[in-house]
Amino acid sequence: MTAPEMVVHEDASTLAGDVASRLLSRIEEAQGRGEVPHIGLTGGSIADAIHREVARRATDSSVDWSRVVIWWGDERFVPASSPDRNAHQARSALLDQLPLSPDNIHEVPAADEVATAEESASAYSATMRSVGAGSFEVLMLGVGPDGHVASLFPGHVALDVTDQIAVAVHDSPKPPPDRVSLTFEAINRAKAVWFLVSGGDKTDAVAAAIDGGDRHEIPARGVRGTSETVWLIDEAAASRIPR
Ligand SMILES: O=C(O)C(O)[C@@H](O)[C@H](O)[C@H](O)COP(=O)(O)O
Repeated sequence: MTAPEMVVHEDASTLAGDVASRLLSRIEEAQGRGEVPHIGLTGGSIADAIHREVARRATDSSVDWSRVVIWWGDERFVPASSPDRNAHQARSALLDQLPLSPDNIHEVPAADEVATAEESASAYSATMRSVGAGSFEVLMLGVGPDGHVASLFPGHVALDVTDQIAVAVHDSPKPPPDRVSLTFEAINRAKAVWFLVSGGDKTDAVAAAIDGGDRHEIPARGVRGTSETVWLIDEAAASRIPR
């Protein structure tokens, strides 16, 4: 377990630019070592800004996009064509602009592809096992004002699921109510975990997560990358952090 680092940017747009540049460098370095990096994407508004920024800078990088594998930390259990899907958002802002191999994009099965969120979670887990996606090079996670990460919400039963890679989530306080999320066990196998946080409504969650304590109250407390854990946040979200 690594001690979390904190990187504070002036605003959401400089934050998005820095995360994009870190992501491209990290992928280039992994490919330079002969590896095929697996990247975990997140949903949410700052993620969308970051995806656009990565797309804008992608052609200037030396990343070989045919050797990058894409996953999601969580997904909303809605039909495949729904704009509410995290995958839909990431495809339109980023993935559709890149020469990725379609076989290397692993979406969480949608509500018109499988019958239940449970089935979706188990199919997604099976794909991760079959591809041997043990450890993401980078897993990006947005953080909610209640301290949730992926679709692991405070006090939710999914927080205690330890024997699965992905879990079905119902009654999510953030709509839509049905979701699929990686478990803490799967999240914490990532080499780098990057929390992406922007905005004044996140100050309490960020301060509480950094303070430590029970992950049932603030799920972000339960997350650590094996090589690094970095809070990439803006001034508005950092206003209660002693610096
Ligand atoms: O499906 C989702 O919505 C998520 O993956 C969720 O965990 C999100 O990342 C956070 O709620 C932060 O979202 P914002 O950046 O929009 O606040």
